Amino acid sequence: MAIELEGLGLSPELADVMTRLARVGADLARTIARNGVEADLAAGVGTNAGGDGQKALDVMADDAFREALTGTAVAYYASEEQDEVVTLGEGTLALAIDPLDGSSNIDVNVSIGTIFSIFPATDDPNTSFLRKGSEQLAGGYIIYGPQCAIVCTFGKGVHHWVLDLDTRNFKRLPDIKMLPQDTSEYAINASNYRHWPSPIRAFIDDLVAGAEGPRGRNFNMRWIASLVAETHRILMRGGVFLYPGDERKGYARGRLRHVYECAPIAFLITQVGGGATDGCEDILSALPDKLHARTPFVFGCAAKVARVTAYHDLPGEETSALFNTRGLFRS
Ligand SMILES: O=P(O)(O)OC[C@H]1O[C@](O)(COP(=O)(O)O)[C@@H](O)[C@@H]1O
Ligand SMILES: [Mg+2]
Ligand SMILES: [Mg+2]
Repeated sequence: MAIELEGLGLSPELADVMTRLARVGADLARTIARNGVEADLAAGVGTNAGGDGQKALDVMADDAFREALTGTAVAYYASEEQDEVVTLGEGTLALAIDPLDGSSNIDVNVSIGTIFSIFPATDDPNTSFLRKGSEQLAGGYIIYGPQCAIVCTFGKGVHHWVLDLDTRNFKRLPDIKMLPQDTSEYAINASNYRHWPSPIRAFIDDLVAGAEGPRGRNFNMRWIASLVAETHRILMRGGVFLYPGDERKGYARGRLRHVYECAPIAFLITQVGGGATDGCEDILSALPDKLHARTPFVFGCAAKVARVTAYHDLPGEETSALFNTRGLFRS
């Protein structure tokens, strides 16, 4: 046993896949904890399909998951680190993965993770993944932080396990509760402010204006630059996350990948009453046009996500106005 799955009603195939993900996760947690002892896991080793630089740990994690899933029910393996879908065998499942999320944090000892999404396989490798996120069988992540934990949904709530380092077993904790509705934290990489579209700027301006602004209260900001870590915080205590499209070259659709980053996170968040959009439209209803497609991403507390959408519906003169002349959204 590597992870406690009793009572979840998983098919033997899915339970086997979860067990293998958990085993690799436990191995990676140990490898990460030993970074620098034998090897530098943040060393640059190449460039992936999306043009991002690959670190040693990106490649190591991809190899470990792909090997562990070969010969299982996973027929198709789609990874951030592989140009094309890899056919592993003849199984009934298709698994998309960001083997190592938050790579820029490997060398600074900050939480990083793995994100995974499981669909029923179709008879074509690509169409197995180019579909609505609402068709996922499972979506989740492994977080390598002060604790290593797995958080996953199979469509009936969000389950949570923590790695017991003594037994190397993921012990199941109580399911994650509904997201708190009224929290004051937001997460965005504010260094890109000047590149954002005006609705995002207006939304953030009104948060930054705090008690003196139209919202009439103070907010707090976090940016870890690890999507998994931001998701874990939001699941634990609420808030909202934004990675919008912006005007930098190559960032028209933001930075995050639809299939193996945003869709599984959206599946988790909506299971606890939260919202997940591209700023306007639901992520789980959207169809990615290619495996490595990017999408703007806004998720968290449903009311806050809806408010971001509402800013997109405002007339341009409202979102371009200074907050103290903007008439709407005073609370
Ligand atoms: O450095 P930026 O632009 O703030 O981007 C941070 C985002 O990029 C990511 O690191 C992208 O994921 P990878 O590390 O898997 O490429 C997210 O985890 C994070 O939310
Ligand atoms: Mg990532
Ligand atoms: Mg990655």
